[in-house]
Amino acid sequence: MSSLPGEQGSPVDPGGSPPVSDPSGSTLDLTGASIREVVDRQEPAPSIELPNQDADYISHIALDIGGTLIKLVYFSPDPPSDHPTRESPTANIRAAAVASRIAEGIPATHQTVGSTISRGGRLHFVKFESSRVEDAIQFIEAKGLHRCKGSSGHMRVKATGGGAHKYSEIFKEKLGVLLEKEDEMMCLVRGCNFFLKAITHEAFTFENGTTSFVPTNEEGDLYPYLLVNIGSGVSMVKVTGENQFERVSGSSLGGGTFSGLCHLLTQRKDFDEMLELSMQGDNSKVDMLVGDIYGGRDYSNIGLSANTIASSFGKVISQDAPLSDYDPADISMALCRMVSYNIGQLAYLNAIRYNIKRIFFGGFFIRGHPYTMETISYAIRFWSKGEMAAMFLRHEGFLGAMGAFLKVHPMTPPGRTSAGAQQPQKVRARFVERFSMGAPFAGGEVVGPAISDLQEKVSWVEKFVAQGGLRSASHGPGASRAAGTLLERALAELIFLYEPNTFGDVSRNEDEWAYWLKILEDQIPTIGETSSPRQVGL
Ligand SMILES: Nc1ncnc2c1ncn2[C@@H]1O[C@H](COP(=O)(O)OP(=O)(O)O)[C@@H](O)[C@H]1O
Ligand SMILES: CC(C)(COP(=O)(O)O)[C@@H](O)C(=O)NCCC(=O)O
Repeated sequence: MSSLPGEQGSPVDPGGSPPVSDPSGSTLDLTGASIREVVDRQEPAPSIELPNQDADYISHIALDIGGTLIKLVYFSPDPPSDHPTRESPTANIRAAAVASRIAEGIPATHQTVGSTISRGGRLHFVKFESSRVEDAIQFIEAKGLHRCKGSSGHMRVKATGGGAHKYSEIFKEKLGVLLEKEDEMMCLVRGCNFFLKAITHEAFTFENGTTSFVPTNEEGDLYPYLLVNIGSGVSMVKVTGENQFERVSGSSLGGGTFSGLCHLLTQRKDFDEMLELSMQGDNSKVDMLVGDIYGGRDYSNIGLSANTIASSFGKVISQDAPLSDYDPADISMALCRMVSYNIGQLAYLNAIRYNIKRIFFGGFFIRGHPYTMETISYAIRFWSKGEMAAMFLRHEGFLGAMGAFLKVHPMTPPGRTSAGAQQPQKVRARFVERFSMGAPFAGGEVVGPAISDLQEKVSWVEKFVAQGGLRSASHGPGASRAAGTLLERALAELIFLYEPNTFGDVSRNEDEWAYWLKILEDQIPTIGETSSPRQVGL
């Protein structure tokens, strides 16, 4: 891990390259950049802080309008006071541009000010339902994102996915924006390469509840790989270089299949609710397992254990019961396993077919869901006889949108040749992680599910209280802290009670200990202050 939780505010630039001044404005300045974990439900992927980014150069947005979801990437400049401003070499040109924008009523946050240029801001990743395209339009309008460029005519926005074609007229009519259509596969690959190269901890494996980050930013090691994008449907793309790829396969059994069938069978409409439901389910109530067929035994000759799924939903026919007799949670889990396993298997077969060793899974279907990732990982491990591991991406759903965003500004300092052509793209700097919660780590590994938003933090604490609160902190990894404050003892107990492997070596690391204590203090002041030993069972 490149940064400890306690190291917030001390960004480093492992790439080490200085910022490059580029008057043409075609640079995405990654120097000193860092990524944050999700803090907002509306932002399903970590935002990216770009402290040195010239806000004026990057005032554009990009869209990926898929069969189910609209993904939007946009940059929000920091308020001027957050970052010192620097003299700009092209200040007078900008000043003129700003003057004309002010005349057009462009929001002040997008302006360069006087003879200085505002730096610093954040890349955001948000999503909307494609069937509610007006939500996306309203969001863009409310934030004034369609006016950032301040052009007097129609603003042009890079857009990919089928909806870039389907909804082009609506965007023009309602926002006065022209969608510039970019090829979906090309954007997927471009965005994926960007995340893999720029973010140290973008790719990870997830097996047996353990997340292990996989370094991907050493160029020599990255290609070839298979990108399996699980959106509404599934695309499998062989990637052999920066812009070299071939879509080698696909499947109509994808995220839309899961959502559609789950809706029909459980009446749930909300995707997150479907996933939540699956966590409480038992798929063996509907799936026929090898053990059901083999009298509880493994079929070891062909490597199948008794609890391997022999036939998804295969048990239902002999039960001859109405749908209302089934627990929606069991159905949801069986569906999740069925779709995920099938995709994992297809991915493996394609990797073999093209002699590829690395498989990355993207697309919003994955949604960081542990069962989905476990199932895909199992399929890849099983079929590859342990030789391969599935890899997942933290910006899983935003590959295409990021790729479209990068069509405006490449990821590199352009460094034009004398002929004006751009040099081959490579990443100048890498992002530093700033985990503020979730993604706890031990020995270079992040273990257990990441706790990613405020709701989860709160329920984390509630879970602690529900489990009896403080008992005695004389056991578990935090035992040595037993003599500390009530909150310290709470933390020691919490580490013990709640998925011990999630917290790893917390009690052995002072910074981490202080960090988690601070989180606890911030999140539960009332519990900390009002809990008497009797109330919490001491
Ligand atoms: N909030 C959500 N609403 C609907 N579907 C979601 C949501 N989150 C994840 N999904 C899943 O993600 C799939 C869409 O993934 P995505 O990569 O956005 O594909 P597309 O580009 O086809 O819209 C859906 O079919 C569903 O399985
Ligand atoms: C047509 C699509 C590329 C559209 O992308 P999506 O909106 O699903 O992300 C995708 O749904 C797909 O690859 N479907 C599978 C088609 C097939 O190869 O059978």
